[in-house]
Amino acid sequence: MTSSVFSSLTHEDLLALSLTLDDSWRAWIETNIERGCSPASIAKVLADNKKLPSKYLPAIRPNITNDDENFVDIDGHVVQVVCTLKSPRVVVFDNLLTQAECDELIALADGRLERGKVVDDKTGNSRLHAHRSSDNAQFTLGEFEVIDRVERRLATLLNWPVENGEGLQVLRYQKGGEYRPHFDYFGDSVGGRKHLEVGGQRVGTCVMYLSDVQAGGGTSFPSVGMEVKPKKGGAVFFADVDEQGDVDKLTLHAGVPVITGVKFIATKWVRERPYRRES
Ligand SMILES: O=C(O)CCC(=O)C(=O)O
Ligand SMILES: [Fe+2]
Repeated sequence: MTSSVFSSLTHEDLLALSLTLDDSWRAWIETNIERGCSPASIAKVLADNKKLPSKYLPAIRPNITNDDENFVDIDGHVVQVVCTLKSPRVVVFDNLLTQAECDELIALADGRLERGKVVDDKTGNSRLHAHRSSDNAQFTLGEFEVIDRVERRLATLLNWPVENGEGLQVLRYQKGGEYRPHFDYFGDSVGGRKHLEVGGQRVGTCVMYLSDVQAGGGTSFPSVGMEVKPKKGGAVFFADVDEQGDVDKLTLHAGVPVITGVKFIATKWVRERPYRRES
């Protein structure tokens, strides 16, 4: 891991960039270079003030590009940004999926649903887990047209390549069903390391709600006291790593027990690098 996310930038890069900025920022850059400030520290201030073009921003984690935009138009499909949190990085969306897309995904999962498994820390294999009482259906990348469409939309929304995604997982929680607090990133265990070999760390998670749930069934973030309520077509995205690319412990999260109704979600996990599922 590099010491700074901007450590590849040079003073020359910053001088070239300064020519594209207004007088006060140009003067500020020149003064700080003369004072001997590191390019990384100058770049950090520029990035914080949105003066650093995206080509200089390192791609460490998926994220929406612009926090000022409340609507993101992706090829005519308008996704609404409902709520954002900086740390941990969480973004709540509405209308990420159409009602028809939700229904289609549920229909595709029907018949493939089996009791949820989690990754065993000791062996790296999947096993049944009492802490995850959901039924799961696993899909491969682009397996169906609707999945391909949703995966491309997510890639555009989160600025992260389709190929870095794991196959979509659809989960069904019945009354009382839950997923107890956990992290999605892989830890430094035998099982975790085995998973890191293919595609690297999980850097982002997007939980898309395919159904409304009358009571319970939210996605909670206990470390920050936040709970996202399921809404059909809506979604919650969070970055499993922080701005430096380190795993973010604040992303502890849970699927809280369903009280009334049935909760369907589609989860997309994305990796640092292209992901190829072991056959
Ligand atoms: O059910 C939820 O709301 C959360 C699901 C989740 O954490 C996961 O699929 O990794
Ligand atoms: Fe999770």
